[in-house]
Amino acid sequence: MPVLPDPERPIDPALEPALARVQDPELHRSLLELGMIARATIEDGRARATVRLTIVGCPAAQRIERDVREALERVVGPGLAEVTLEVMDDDEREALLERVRGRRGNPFGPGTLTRVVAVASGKGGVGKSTVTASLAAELARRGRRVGVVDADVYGFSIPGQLGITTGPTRLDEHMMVPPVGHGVRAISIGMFVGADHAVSWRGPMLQRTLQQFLTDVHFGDLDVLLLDLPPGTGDVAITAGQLLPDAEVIVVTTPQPASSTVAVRAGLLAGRLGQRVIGVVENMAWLAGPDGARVELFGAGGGRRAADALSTELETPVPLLASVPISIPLREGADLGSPAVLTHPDDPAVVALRAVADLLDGPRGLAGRHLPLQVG
Ligand SMILES: Nc1ncnc2c1ncn2[C@@H]1O[C@H](COP(=O)(O)OP(=O)(O)OP(=O)(O)O)[C@@H](O)[C@H]1O
Repeated sequence: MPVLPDPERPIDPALEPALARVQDPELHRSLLELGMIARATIEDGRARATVRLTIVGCPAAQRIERDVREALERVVGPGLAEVTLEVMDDDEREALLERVRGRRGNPFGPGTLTRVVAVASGKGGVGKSTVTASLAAELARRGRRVGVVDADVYGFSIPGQLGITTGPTRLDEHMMVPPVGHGVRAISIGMFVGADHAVSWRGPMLQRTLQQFLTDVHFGDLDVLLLDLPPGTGDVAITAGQLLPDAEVIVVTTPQPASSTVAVRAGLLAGRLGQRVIGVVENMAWLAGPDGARVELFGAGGGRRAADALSTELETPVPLLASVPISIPLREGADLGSPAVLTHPDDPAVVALRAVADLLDGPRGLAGRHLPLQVG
């Protein structure tokens, strides 16, 4: 005799653990938690589930259908699961948005459990975005949940470097879900103005945009959030310091004095805003000649000089984390949207960047955190 689903418990408890692991690929939350599984039953050894999607023509429909079917099959066996897709009515959709909005506000502010790392430089073109995209792709490759906020308004290149060609998906007039490239959830001003449009926004607008990126973009739970700052010590860096006081900062420079001197200024600003400068990355440190000898195209010593100056000024050790050589695979990967950390594991530049990723891969220390301590 067929077993009718209990209206109070339309999800068979035997299927619940498997279904709990299926996530919405855009919202990064369990379908169960989001209320998207309307029912899931086992009758005569066959599993049947009804999934309610948020919108008609949901781009993730096929994937959701497959993921749910595979989850059910793990319980009842291959070929014994059936998934029906339906679309939510307005009330259900509103309820889902409420659940997602439940975590509104800036989830990366004081006390955040996400490791927030801002990548700064004194001047443009030193490879700050390349370092950010490489670290993000490497950490995602290791299975970390990684987000990137591309706040480099004048030189946004994160989407291109991560091979992202689409914009965010809008959930309602406020909330949006970031697109994903190589496992990295990324949002960029470039997604709103188009690659050919120059951005000539003034301070307050930039400030609002960064704030919105942090509050209105649903990243889901993240292990690491990387922030690609514009070069220099402008409004965005100051806003980032205010909105992300727990952020750690990596300063990128080339070996040239012209780059390292201004890099120090960017690091000092971060320090003054209460962020912790965790180290310097020297990029384009040398070019390997045909005989393997190092050609120091941009001179030498900028990374060490910046690290030493920051250590002195901030009165805390700021190490030189890595010297990254000039690398054709790194440059090509950035141009093609296929980061070299994923394709050229033995490239010396990739090896150097992996060492920086090691440092970010793990629970952040409490040092430098703004702890809600009360004295007295
Ligand atoms: N180690 C490297 N070897 C070869 N090319 C590199 C290296 N690092 C960066 N590049 C290339 O240099 C150019 C500038 O890099 P990138 O856009 O990352 O700099 P940036 O500091 O973020 O600049 P901006 O702030 O102006 O956007 C890019 O074309 C990038 O591919």
